[in-house]
Amino acid sequence: MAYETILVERHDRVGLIRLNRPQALNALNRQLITDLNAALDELEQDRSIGCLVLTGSEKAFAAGADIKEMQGFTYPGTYLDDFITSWERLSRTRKPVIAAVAGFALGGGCELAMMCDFILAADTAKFGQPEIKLGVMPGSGGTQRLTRFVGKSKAMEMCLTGRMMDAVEAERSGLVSRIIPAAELLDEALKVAKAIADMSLTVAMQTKESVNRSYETTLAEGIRFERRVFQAQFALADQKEGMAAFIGKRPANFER
Ligand SMILES: CC(C)(O)CC(=O)SCCNC(=O)CCNC(=O)[C@H](O)C(C)(C)COP(=O)(O)OP(=O)(O)OC[C@H]1O[C@@H](n2cnc3c(N)ncnc32)[C@H](O)[C@@H]1OP(=O)(O)O
Repeated sequence: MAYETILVERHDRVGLIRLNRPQALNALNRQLITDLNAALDELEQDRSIGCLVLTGSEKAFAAGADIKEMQGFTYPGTYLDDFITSWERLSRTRKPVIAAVAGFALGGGCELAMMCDFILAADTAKFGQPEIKLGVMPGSGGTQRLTRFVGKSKAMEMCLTGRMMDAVEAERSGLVSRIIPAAELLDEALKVAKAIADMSLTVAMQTKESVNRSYETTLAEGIRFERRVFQAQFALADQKEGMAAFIGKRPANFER
């Protein structure tokens, strides 16, 4: 399917979504979020896809919500339309999603990257929540997710001053999993995504669900959840295949 503001490609069981509003540094307007959500629905329904990659351009992953579109919004309109809720679709994606971030990931751009399962950052990446400079605060999870990633002190400083963090600081703080030279970012993200897509899709999705539980529940509840899912995995053909493949010294061929 063709979209107005994003490009969707399929690479050997990996779904690649590129944000594509270069004239506005991939600023996130209604059309882009509508397109992104439709692409996520499309790729989630496609059983041949085992992992997604979300990326932007060399200069910007996304420079945040479209300020030109938002400027005229009112309080009743924002409250009644609740436009920001539609942004959360990405965080409900059940298949694993990698953010491949080069250049600016600011405001809603940083928030989208944090909704992914992990972030691979180019050495050019810059992260920030500069909303306060516009007279508002982060509205799509920035105050909550950034705090969980980097801790209260750094999140508070970034949200209160709007300062940007470079890739080295982002890696040191736990916001990104790895830094990759910009020219290699997409190839590396697709390689990692393919490795995930080659695993059992059921187990990868359950693993994602279980890791995410750790953010939402107590340790004891989370461990109970993990144990129940782990036990249930012995009912999967993929468990039989994965362990037989190890013992037979051959690659596993998981169900698709
Ligand atoms: C989601 C919420 C609820 O949390 C809210 C938000 O996300 S609010 C938005 C937060 N983001 C920002 O405040 C970043 C705004 N952009 C910038 O500060 C700068 O553009 C920059 C530092 C990212 C890059 O600067 P520079 O290289 O000098 O490029 P520019 O000339 O500024 O930009 C090029 C072009 O893109 C347009 N642009 C950039 N960001 C946005 C945006 N967020 N919304 C709309 N348009 C944006 C910019 O206006 C330029 O366009 P033209 O003026 O040339 O037409």
